[in-house]
Formats: sequence, C-alpha cells, structure tokens
Amino acid sequence: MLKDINPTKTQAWKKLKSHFEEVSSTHMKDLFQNDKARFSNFSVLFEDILLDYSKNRIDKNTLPLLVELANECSLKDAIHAMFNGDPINATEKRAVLHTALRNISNNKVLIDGKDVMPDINRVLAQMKSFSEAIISGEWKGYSGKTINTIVNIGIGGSDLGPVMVTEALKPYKIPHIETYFVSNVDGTHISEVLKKVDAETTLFMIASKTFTTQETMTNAHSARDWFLYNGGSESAVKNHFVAISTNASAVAEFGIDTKNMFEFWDWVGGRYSLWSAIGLSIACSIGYDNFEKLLSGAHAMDNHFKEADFKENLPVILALLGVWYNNFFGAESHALLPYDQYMHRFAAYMQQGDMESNGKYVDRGGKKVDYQTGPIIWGEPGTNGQHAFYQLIHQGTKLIPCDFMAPAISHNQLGDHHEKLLANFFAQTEALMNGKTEDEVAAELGGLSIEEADQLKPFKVFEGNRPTNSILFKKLTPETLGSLIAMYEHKIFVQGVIWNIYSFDQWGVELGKQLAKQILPELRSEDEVTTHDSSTNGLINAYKVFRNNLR
Ligand SMILES: O=P(O)(O)OC[C@H]1O[C@](O)(CO)[C@@H](O)[C@@H]1O
Repeated sequence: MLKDINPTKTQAWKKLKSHFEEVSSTHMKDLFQNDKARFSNFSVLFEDILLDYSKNRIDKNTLPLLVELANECSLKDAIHAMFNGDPINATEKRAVLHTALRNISNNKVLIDGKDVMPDINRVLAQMKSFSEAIISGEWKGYSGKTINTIVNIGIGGSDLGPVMVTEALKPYKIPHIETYFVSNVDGTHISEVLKKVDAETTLFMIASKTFTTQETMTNAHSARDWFLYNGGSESAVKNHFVAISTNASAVAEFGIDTKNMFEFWDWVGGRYSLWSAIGLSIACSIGYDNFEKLLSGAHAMDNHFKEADFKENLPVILALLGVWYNNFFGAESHALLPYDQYMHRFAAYMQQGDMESNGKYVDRGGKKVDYQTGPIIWGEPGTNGQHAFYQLIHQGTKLIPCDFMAPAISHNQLGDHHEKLLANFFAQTEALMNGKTEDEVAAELGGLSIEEADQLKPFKVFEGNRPTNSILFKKLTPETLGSLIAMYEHKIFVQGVIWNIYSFDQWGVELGKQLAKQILPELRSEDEVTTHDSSTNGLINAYKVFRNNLR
C-alpha cells in the first residue's frame, strides 16, 4: 500500500515555499551568466538520450529540496511497491505491473506469491508466432489470400499507444502490411476505414481490456456485419477476427474463438498496455523483433528508474520539475513538443497517460486535496506548433513549461531539412529562456523615429524566463521510443506519489458513460424528454426535432 502523506505538510514543502520566494524573480539569463557550467550541472545522459534541464527556473538548491520532498513522500518505497507487484492501485485492489510486460531479463515478478513471467512469456510467444504468420503470409483469409491489412478496433489505452507507436516507428514498417485504427463510436470513423479495405485480406483485432466498452463493441459488431455482408461467413470469422482482452467469456460471446484471443491481465492499466497483447498491431506492423526492441528500451528505462540516484534519474527529475511549476509557480499546463513528424501522436498519447492518471482531486486518504494535481498535457510537433500557439508561450500571460524533444539523426536525410528543424528547436528554447530586452529591441528599431520606436517597443519585448526541458536523442529507434515512453510513464507515477493520489484508477470517466447509457433509449423514443435539467432536456428534444424534420 502507498502511504497517505499530504505533500504540503512536509518539511520539504515549507522549505520549497521559501526557496520559491528567493528564486521566482531570478531570471534564467542571470543563472546562466553566473554559472558557466550550468549545462553540465543540469543535464543527464541516459544511453542515447540527453536530458538538458538547465533552462529551468532552478538554482543549485532547488533539485535537492525537491528530492527531499520525494523522500518525505516515500518515493523509494513506492517505486519498490510498484515493481514488487503490491496492490498499489488500491481502489481497484490491483497490482500495477506494466513493467513486468517488458521485463526481458525475466526475473521473477510475484503477485500473491505467483510468478507472472510464465504467462507473460506465453502470450509474447503467441504474439510472435501470430505476427510472423501474418507477415509471412502463412495466415490466410477465408478465400485463401494472405492478409495485407490490419484494422485495430479499440479506444483509449487500447488504441492510443498502438497508433502512436506505429506512427512513430513508420520507418520500420513492414511494407506489405497496412494498419488502420478505429476508435470513435462516430460511424464515420469505421465507415471511412472500411471503404479502403478488402474483406478477403483484412484482419480485425478487437482490442479491449474489458470487452464491454460501448465504442469498441459497437465498432466490432459493425465490422463483423460488414465482413459477413462482403463475402465472409460465420465460419470464416475465425480467420479474420482476433481478440485482445482480459475477458475470455465476453470474447467467446462475441463469436471469436478463444484460441484467437490474446490475453492480458487486470494488473495492466489500459493506458499502460501497449507493452501487452494490446501491442499486437504494433508487432504486425513493424515485426516482432522491433516490438521486442521497444520492450527492451522500456526495460532499460525501468532499471534506470529503479536504480539511479534521484538527482540523476530522468523520470524523477522531470516529475520534480513538473511539481515545481505546477505547485509553486501555479502553471496549469505542460506542453510536449516533439521535433519529429513521426512523433505526431506523442502528445495525444501522453494526454491519456498523464491526465487519466493524475487528474484526481481526492487524495489517498479519501479527502479532497487543497493543492493542484495533474496538469493539462498538450502539444503538437514542431515546427507546426511554432506557427500556431508559440506566440502565447512566448508572450502570453500563462507560464507553460515545455518539453522539447528531437532526434539528432533523421530517418529522412533530405537536403538540409533536419538541420533547419533542429535549428528551430534550439532557437526556440534559447528564445524562451533569454527573451529580448528593451535595449535589444531599441537597437533593432534604430531606423525609426524615437516616437515610433517607443510606441513599438513594448510589443517587441520578450520577458523570457520561460522554462523548457530539452530531450535530445540519437535516433528514433524502437529502443529509444520504448525508453522515452517508459520515462514519461514513470514521471507520471512519481508525480502521483507526491500528490498523494491514486494514479492507476480512472473513476472519473464512469459518470459520463453511465449517463450515456440512460440517454440512449431516450433518443430512440419519440416522447418528449423531461427527466434531466432544462439544458439536457432542451438539447435532446431539439435533436429529435432536427432528426424528425429530416425523415
Ligand atoms: O480497453 P477497454 O476496456 O475497452 O477500455 C478502453 C479505455 O476506456 C477507459 O477505461 C476509460 O476511458 C480507459 O482507461 C481505457 O483505456
């Protein structure tokens, strides 16, 4: 069990509050001026990943104080409890063992005295032989043709991870396998995908931990109807539908032979599940060997997280800096800005990872917190973001800490594109840190009259002092991506420990789901609806008027 410790009542929190008073008005420019070794003092190298956190509003005392906070919040014990398979997801009475899924060193991992590794290895072997059979063409569709299209049907954690990874690792894609993802219950999503695929050569993966999720089950039924309508038969469903789930009876009820089911377990959280059988679409898309490399990269980060001193520990440093801005500077959001087009779904993926984990206002003692917990996570790839929302990051009224990330080597060495991309990355973090003073602006406006220059000056000044982390890695390989994802997963975990919340449940998504189930029959009836508040009644009844006018 994780302890119930209010972080704001710790000694370290008090010290951090007074430290904040000293540091908050200091400009990072001066910190760089006064410490020529600031880059080496505030950067860490882990394998091919460099984290430079020197462009943060911290001095040499900040991280040690934040580490004191982590210690007072029993972070070491919490890390041990997670890796040890303790039921740290207390509200669901479950262990949290996504780290076991990528435990390629194969040490025993026990839950209630039972080693989970044999089951994990069994499913990995099943994924290996299945993905190899798809890729080699050994697995045939009902008409004897080989499979060249995968459609993964899932939502949330059963979609976002595989989408993000297959996009990020496109350079490793098996050329003759196309992969599509359907998540939204909006019929447009599946309709548009089905227009592109052929029933004879398509394999549907129904990915759902619970196998009860409305969106996924609706899409799965539509896919099966479409398959039967387009030449498939009931007996051929087994060649074209596989399930990835923890719920064997629901899979059988849907009509998928449980021989074609890839199992995972309740100790794998949906948003932490891409390492499990949920990653089957990844294995088919980039090949099992590359999927294994993704796991090994994550495993290396797990070991680093477990073993490295907190002051040298990438996930811990990122988490503590996030706490610093969230709870002392009052920052409300955090931007993830990959300078790599292949990572264009990275922020969307991490949005679920972070916001579903740490978007909680009740602490581990069941009381409402009186401090801020998880930030809003958002972002887009650079340089697109620069031409959209960076204005606000540079000159807006909000403090937005950002993580910039980029590979040193591009998979597409096209002319000087990559140099230009990286020049933008480095320039942005420098500009956000330094800003531009009145004097610098005045020097630029030399050609104007004094009056004109004075009028324009305030608009062209940049305060700077806007914090960024820079994460520079050698190349976006499966190993590196695995490490980066695991780094952020552990960052989220550390923050949840400090904020004294349960990061591995998601009760907040239930209420809307329940209400939607109540409203659905009301939409189907022709009666006027009066059971809700006036806005909800009004909207439902207006919908019916629009709908009926079209009939
Ligand atoms: O895999 P399932 O059970 O269909 O759930 C999908 C998603 O729904 C949620 O439970 C809530 O949105 C997520 O945590 C999960 O990733």
